[in-house]
Amino acid sequence: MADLPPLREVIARHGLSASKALGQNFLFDEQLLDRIAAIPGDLSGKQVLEVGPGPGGLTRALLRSGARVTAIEMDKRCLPALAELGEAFPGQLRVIEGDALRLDHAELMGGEPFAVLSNLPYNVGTALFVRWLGGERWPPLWTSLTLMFQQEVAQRIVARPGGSIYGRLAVLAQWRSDAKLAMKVHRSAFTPPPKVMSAIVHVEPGAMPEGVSARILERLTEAAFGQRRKMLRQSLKGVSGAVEALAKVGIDPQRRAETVSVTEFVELARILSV
Ligand SMILES: C[S@@+](CC[C@H](N)C(=O)[O-])C[C@H]1O[C@@H](n2cnc3c(N)ncnc32)[C@H](O)[C@@H]1O
Repeated sequence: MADLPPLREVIARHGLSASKALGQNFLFDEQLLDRIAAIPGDLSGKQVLEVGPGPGGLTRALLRSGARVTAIEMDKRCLPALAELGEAFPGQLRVIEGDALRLDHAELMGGEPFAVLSNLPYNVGTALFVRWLGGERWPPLWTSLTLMFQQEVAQRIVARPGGSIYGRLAVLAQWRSDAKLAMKVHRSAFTPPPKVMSAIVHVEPGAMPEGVSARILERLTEAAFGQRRKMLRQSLKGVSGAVEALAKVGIDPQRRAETVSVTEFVELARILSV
């Protein structure tokens, strides 16, 4: 196994001061990084997509586990440190310089299945998460998503109906996937420490409910939670046929979106998908 210099030394040698604009909060604790890399299970010989490797803390844990890593990083300053890491694990690391939001990940991974691991700034992470979970293609090419979020966002992703944190993200993450809170990460684990606590969410694709269009389900949740304080008979007015479909599924039109279970959203979407 390659003998690597401590991450703090790598950062100092390459002058990688954390950039606020790029949402950089680095992890240096190698034991913690190994535990994160182990969340998806055995990655030996598997393809992994890592978004935002930065100086390469999680990347080295993934390489140690035997994964074949494709890492997308938009901060040019990190590239020499990542190149060194690639030399320490010959043939295992491919670094792509660019914005992950602008790249076609399936194409990048050559159409082969891949696990996704990432510690990203909040806005980029949520945008990618919604993209990975959306679309009509199911099962997707990714085999699992293991992603760091602010703890509050992670809780919204795994939320159950009945509370104010249950919303669009929960339905999107749960209607054809299994989403779990895998690990809480204290803010002090990061350099510099962010203001809030973090947590890692692990998602695996589940069965696609038959006869349901993803586009319609997304449209329904957008309308229902876009006006979450209103009754469904009001908030769903803009979705053709949705108010009529409520009765067919046995949902009281006076209910509000946060009381509607994921299964009920799926039933509604099924009626509208024919
Ligand atoms: C929170 S840091 C994490 C760095 C490292 N993975 C770690 O855990 O220590 C996020 C990284 O994502 C990169 N990044 C931010 N937005 C990105 C984007 N749209 N595409 C690719 N990388 C991005 C940043 O430059 C930074 O290196």
